[in-house]
This record gives sequence, structure tokens and C-alpha cells, in this order.
Amino acid sequence: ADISTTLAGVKLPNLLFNASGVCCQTEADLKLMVESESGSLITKSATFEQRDGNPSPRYTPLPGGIGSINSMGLPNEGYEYYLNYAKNYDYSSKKPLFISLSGLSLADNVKMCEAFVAADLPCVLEINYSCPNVPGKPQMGYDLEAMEHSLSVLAPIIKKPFGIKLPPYFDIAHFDQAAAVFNKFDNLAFVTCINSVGNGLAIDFETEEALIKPKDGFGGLGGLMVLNTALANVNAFHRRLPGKQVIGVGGVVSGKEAFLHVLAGASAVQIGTQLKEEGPGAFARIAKELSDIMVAKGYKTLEDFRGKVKTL
Ligand SMILES: CC(C)(C)CCc1c(C(=O)O)[nH]c(=O)[nH]c1=O
Repeated sequence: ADISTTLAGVKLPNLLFNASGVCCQTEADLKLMVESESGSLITKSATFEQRDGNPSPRYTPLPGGIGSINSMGLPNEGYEYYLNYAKNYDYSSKKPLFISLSGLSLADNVKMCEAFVAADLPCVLEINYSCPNVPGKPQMGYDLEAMEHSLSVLAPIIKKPFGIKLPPYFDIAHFDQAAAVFNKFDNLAFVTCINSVGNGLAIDFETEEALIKPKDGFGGLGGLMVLNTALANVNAFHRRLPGKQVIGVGGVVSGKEAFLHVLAGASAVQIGTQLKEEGPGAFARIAKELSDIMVAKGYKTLEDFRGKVKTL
């Protein structure tokens, strides 16, 4: 079956790629993504300066394949590294390149966006709004006024279609309020739902210790356990953002969850925890599983069922 898709006007040979943060910090990581069966790739969220990130252990899978917890602390090579990578990328490769930016301030996001716009490259920007706001305030994704202000500055600078990475929302009023903001920006072409479910806590029963070191063990939750929250966020924004697209991420461990994300409304699907645990071979496996599911159900393309979840 045909699992290709178009995102922000760019053709992806298949709908699967990595979630920003996984298998994408260094050129060696990105080379594995280019060589994999993914349809695209996205870089680790970049800050203006290089960052080491938090002390380890800062990521761990959770027992029983239910998911993962991480508090990486935005380790990345600094935005110029990814700008250079984007300048040298082979855009004839048919595998489009996405760039994630996560400035620690609006000023940093402005400088990074201006640099990418000046370079005039075919790559697509995804601004990470799970990035921190001023200390003491909630993350940008949960501060609608700050997010609207940020978008009102960045959207005109970027000019081309771009996307934003969003934390999960859990209240219908928040879906409504967030969508009202996003619908104000014509070149905001897609939203990527969801980032990890914030500030979970994993504790080892035997040792009675937190599993990760940073933040007293508090970290973002990913993997199968967040699938249903991810599907809700994908569908809520699919319903509320006419003319825009949604990238689905959260809980994709097989073709089945990828199918459900598309049914919920996703135009593309990112994989995080499963990619971290299985490696880039996950893309070929999940692509085949999804294609087989589509054949079994009589669907030829993703458009045949995208967003067509049935309500009772
Ligand atoms: C959580 C932040 C460090 C503010 C942003 C980077 C990030 C991280 C990270 O680098 O810790 N982990 C996630 O699961 N999602 C993210 O967006």
C-alpha cells in the first residue's frame, strides 16, 4: 500500500520519521536516519549555544515495554552545527530534512530563525514549544499568551510553512484556546503532537530509588503508555485546525499504533521511545506492518482513512 505523504508542501516517501531528540544529535546519528527506511528525519532541538545537558542517568526505558522517562536537559551541538548540516544536506535524496529549534529565549529563537531563513534552504522548521519559559513560569506550551507572542514574532520571520512541537493538553478548553491561537498564523502549517508527558516519576521497587538523576527523578514520559493521550491530541487539533496538518507522535511501537495515529488525523508519524530501544530498523518493520494493515483493511493510501475515526 502507498504510505507516502506530503507535509508542509514537502513530499515524504513514507510517513515515518524520528521524534526530535532520538537518533538525531550528531552527524553520526543523522547518518543512521538517512540510511534507515524512514521517510524523513528531524534534528535534535537546537539552542543558540552548545549544551552538555543533564547528568546521567537521564533516560531509561521502563519495565515491561510500557514506555520511557527522560530528563536529557536539551543536550545539543548548538544551532550552527545543525545549520551547517542543513547547508550540506543532499536535498535530492527525496528524504526531506526537518530542523527542530528550542531557543531558551524568544531572542535566541529569533536569531536562530533569522539564520535559517537567511540560508534559504529547503529544510522545514519545527519550533519546540515544550522549551522552558522564564524560570518559575510553566513551559511555553502551557503559557498561551507567551506562545501567541512568540508566534507573532517568529511566523513573519520564518515566512515559509513551519510547525510547532506541542506538549500534551488534557482539558478540552485548552484544546480550544490553543487552537484559537494557532489559527491566527497562516504559515503555521503543522502541529506535532505530543511531546513527552511532563514531569513523571519512575521509582525502582527494590532499590527504592528514582530511575533518573536529574530533577529528583522527574522527567518526561514517552512510549506506549502515552499513546491514548497522543491520539486525543492529534484528533483534537485535527478537528480544530482546518487547513493545517498534524504530525502524530507518542506510543508508536508497531504499524497498529501508526495506523491509529493516521485514523486520528495524523499526516505523518514520529517515533521516539521505540526508535531509541529498537534502533533505526524499526522504520522498515513499522512501515511494512502499516502497509500490511492497510492491505488487509482495503485502504490504498493514507488519505483513504486519515482522520476517519468513527464516533458512536
Ligand atoms: C524538556 C526540555 C529540556 C525543556 C526541552 C527538550 C526536551 C527534552 C530534553 O532534552 O530533556 N526531552 C523531551 O522529552 N522533550 C523535550 O522537548
